Amino acid sequence: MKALDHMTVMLDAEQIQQAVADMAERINREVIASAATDREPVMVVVLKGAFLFASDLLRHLSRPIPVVFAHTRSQEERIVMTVEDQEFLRGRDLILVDILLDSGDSLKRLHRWLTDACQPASIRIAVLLHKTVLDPEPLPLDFLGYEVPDLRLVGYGMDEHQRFRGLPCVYTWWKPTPDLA
Ligand SMILES: O=P(O)(O)OC[C@H]1O[C@H](OP(=O)(O)OP(=O)(O)O)[C@H](O)[C@@H]1O
Ligand code: HPA
Repeated sequence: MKALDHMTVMLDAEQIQQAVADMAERINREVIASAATDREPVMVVVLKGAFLFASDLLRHLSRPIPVVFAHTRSQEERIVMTVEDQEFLRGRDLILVDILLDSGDSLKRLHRWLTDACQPASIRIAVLLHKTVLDPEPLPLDFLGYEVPDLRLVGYGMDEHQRFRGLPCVYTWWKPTPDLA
């Protein structure tokens, strides 16, 4: 049986694109409209998962703001960002964009690291999906698309063993996850 036969759509492309457009409209109104022309906010995209979400979001923004990339993984301490980008973020207003908040470990680690290493003026967080998991110290989310149940998700940037990131919908497994390793 093919992997796709194990999957069911949790959010279709239309639901995703509507949430992206709604979020962009709020960011335009609450962040971009009040930013000085010589101090545009900067989008920090969390790789790999946020690459599709961030590129869709950017195309709805009223100004083509600068973008930098940070790579981290939920199970790892390591954060990768070029030294030039770290310098570029100093004193800037950041919009930290990720596709999913699950345990919250990745974004908390990145938020701490950005604060210490880059000393930005401010950090706002934009996340498309938030798994409703119990977290005694939740990160405050400034912009959120959907609350989703605590199920393994793939598609729209999210993977299972590096597969399925390019799917335009968000899927979950309705049969046990097949062995993809
Ligand atoms: O809240 P958490 O439990 O930390 O999980 C959320 C993170 O997990 C995913 O990335 P992943 O670690 O799978 O790396 P990837 O994006 O490179 O696949 C996702 O893109 C988030 O960044
Ligand atoms: O549900 C998920 N899907 C893909 N990657 C993830 N990283 C944390 N949770 C998930």
